[in-house]
Amino acid sequence: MLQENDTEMPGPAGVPQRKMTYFVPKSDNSNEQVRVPNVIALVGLPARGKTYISHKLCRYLNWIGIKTKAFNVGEYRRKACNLEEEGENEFFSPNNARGQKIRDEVAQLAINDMGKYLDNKEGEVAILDATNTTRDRRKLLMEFCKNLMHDPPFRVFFVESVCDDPDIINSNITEVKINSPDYKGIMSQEEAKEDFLKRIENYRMQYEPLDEDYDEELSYIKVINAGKSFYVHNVNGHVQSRVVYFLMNIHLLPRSIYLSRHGESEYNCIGRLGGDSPLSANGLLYAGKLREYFEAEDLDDFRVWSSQKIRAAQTASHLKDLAGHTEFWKCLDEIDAGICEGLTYEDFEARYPKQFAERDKDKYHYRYPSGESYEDLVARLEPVIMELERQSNVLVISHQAVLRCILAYFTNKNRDDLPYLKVPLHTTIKLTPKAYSCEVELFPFPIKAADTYREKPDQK
Ligand SMILES: COc1ccc(-n2cc(-c3ccccc3)c3c(=O)[nH]cnc32)cc1
Ligand SMILES: O=P(O)(O)OC[C@H]1O[C@](O)(CO)[C@@H](O)[C@@H]1O
Repeated sequence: MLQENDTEMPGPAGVPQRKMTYFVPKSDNSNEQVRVPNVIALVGLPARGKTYISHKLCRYLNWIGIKTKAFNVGEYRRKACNLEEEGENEFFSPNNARGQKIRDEVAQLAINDMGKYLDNKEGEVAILDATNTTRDRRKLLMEFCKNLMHDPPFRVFFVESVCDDPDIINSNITEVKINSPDYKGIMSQEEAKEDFLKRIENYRMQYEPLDEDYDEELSYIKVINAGKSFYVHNVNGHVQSRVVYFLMNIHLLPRSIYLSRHGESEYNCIGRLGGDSPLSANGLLYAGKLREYFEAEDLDDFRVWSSQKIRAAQTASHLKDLAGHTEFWKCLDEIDAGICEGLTYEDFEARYPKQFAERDKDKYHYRYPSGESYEDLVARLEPVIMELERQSNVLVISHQAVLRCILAYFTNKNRDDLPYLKVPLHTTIKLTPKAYSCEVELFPFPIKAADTYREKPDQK
């Protein structure tokens, strides 16, 4: 077994060098390459967006193919005790020995479950969604992760969210805290907000932020005021660098992302796959109506991204003076069907019955000969996802398979469901990110269009 083992590159004194990754033979000399399991541990007071970060990171890492699971200590605590009986915010007081004992126990339960998840190789990354606000708690976590009972021991990266912006904290409390299971049906929203503010003060009394001297040996990022600034220290390995990159590209500003396929094309009308055919008459009608829809949306900041296929570019051209500017991305082009380009599904099945059957068995991983798989699409779409995270209002004009991948990212769909998501022609999909989820609205336009959807055949 080979093990990833970062080693310090020699370089000029005082200038940290990019850590190189070497695979060194494992004890049993098997040649299987294993990634070191990673723990991403959140740090921060309540209402600092720790669960927000945990959800988004988990969704992003799973989508790019790094199996990840989040462990939320609050959920373990809710299973272990009834906060109403424990006195609500009093439960979190540093002077409450009973509360402290229960909180330590449930944290250990979550850490143990996280350890099993990684030791059993169920995934590569575990996210510990907890306050982790004291040096003792972080030390306990580090000792657990570095313990040689794990083979290999876990790499730990702390993500601390520091925030003193009252508007952000208030939006967090009103959006997610006062309706949390801790308060549902127990007290009014006003009382819940008051209680939660006391809970924050209880934590603040014991809070020891990550310190660049005391925590010199740790790997961590401090996210300040929801990404207004960052302090990054000791980034170690591939996963940690992807996490840092992602956190530096996301934002909280309200906006919507719109997805639409091109208008119906000549190939759609005859059921042919791929190609580069122009819009049909109905497809042109849709492009005009799409323009009217966005005139009515009246967005002050609005961009259009299109694939470089003729049918998409024709659709985008109807919005050109409406949008700030239109960008044409090759990586938004439809899945390359390789030897099946230009065929109908019937032709495909008749000419290549084995390939056709293969595709239905595992549509996500199936790669067309001389073509692509959905997995290939996800890899080529990662830069689009990252740029969508950075942007404000964007309309993406693309294709059935590509938009399935993008939709799956924002709605956290797994790779079995992704290739069968419904993205019909002449339908605009509006995505509006919320705290821990994404609102999806479908706007089908009353213009006739071919149905290009192929059902998942019942697996015999
Ligand atoms: C750039 O990475 C981010 C890190 C954290 C955030 N965030 C998200 C929330 C948040 C706000 C409302 C509802 C849910 C989470 C929040 C916060 O209440 N306090 C500090 N930060 C926060 C955003 C981007
Ligand atoms: O993965 P599926 O379901 O075959 O859908 C992808 C197909 O959809 C289309 O965009 C329209 O039929 C084809 O060009 C493409 O090959």
